Amino acid sequence: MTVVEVAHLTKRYSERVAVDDVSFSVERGEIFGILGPNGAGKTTTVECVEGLRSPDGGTISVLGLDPARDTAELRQRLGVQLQESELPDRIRVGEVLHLYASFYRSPADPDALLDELGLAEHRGRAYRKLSGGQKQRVAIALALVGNPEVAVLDELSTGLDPQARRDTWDLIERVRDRGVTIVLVTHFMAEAERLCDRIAVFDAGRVVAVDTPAGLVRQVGAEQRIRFRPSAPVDDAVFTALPEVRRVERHGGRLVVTGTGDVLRAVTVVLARTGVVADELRVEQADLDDAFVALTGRKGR
Ligand SMILES: Nc1ncnc2c1ncn2[C@@H]1O[C@H](COP(=O)(O)OP(=O)(O)OP(=O)(O)O)[C@@H](O)[C@H]1O
Repeated sequence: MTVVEVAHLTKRYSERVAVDDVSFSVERGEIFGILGPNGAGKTTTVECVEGLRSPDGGTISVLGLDPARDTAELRQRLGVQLQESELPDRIRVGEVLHLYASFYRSPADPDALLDELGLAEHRGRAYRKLSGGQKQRVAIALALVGNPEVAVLDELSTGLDPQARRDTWDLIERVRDRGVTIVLVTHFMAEAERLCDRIAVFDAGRVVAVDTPAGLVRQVGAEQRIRFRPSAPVDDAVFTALPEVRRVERHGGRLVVTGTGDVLRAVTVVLARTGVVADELRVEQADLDDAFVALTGRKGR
């Protein structure tokens, strides 16, 4: 079931076209990534989805609602990650959760949510005294306190250290496992690859591809390199005859077979058939980073 449908969205800031004919849909229960470099139009797009900006063209439907018209109803059902600056300085963690819970028709239990997000021990602490990772968890808690069906999280892990980032990722997976559909805006490849079921790759205001992380890698035909030391002499032709293989190189006693698609499987099958064992086998897998560079011509982060 589709919960967010964006069709031909266009948004301009005076003469600048920030979002140019963007279309994608988000299915219930998935983590949907919006990935792209700075200025690609990601935030503008999700602000239109949240009803914070009105589109200049195209249509948006969120849970069957029009964000520009049904804003009050949407507030109740769509969770939005707030920017830090929007919280009063001295407010305590428990207070802010209870305050925000009071804005909703059927909120989550704030204390249970604090427990679940590992914030229970910080309930009485002033928000501004929390670490970056703890503040991020509060922001996620606030996005969830209304018991939303869909949550939009923008730049989830910016500024977090690697451990806090991984903790946040675990947390997002638990939220998804509770049945919340998540739209995740990010420019971190590793985050998108780890978390997202599907990704819309944005570049210069346009969607250049929508697919699973593995599908994006396949779409660009990104290459994989398989390195190994054959246990017995083997001809290059054994590999070059495979449709998946693009080239074969030799470095001393090692072979490097480069190819696309399921090249690893093709090579291992042919090795098994010839009775050769691949010692010291290493596979350099193309990843989302390679796909991103191929799709946008830019280096990812
Ligand atoms: N309020 C605004 N007024 C004018 N131009 C804007 C405004 N907000 C964004 N822009 C411009 O619109 C384009 C898209 O910006 P947007 O913030 O949507 O991109 P983004 O992909 O979210 O980037 P980032 O990752 O840097 O947040 C950029 O060129 C940006 O400079």
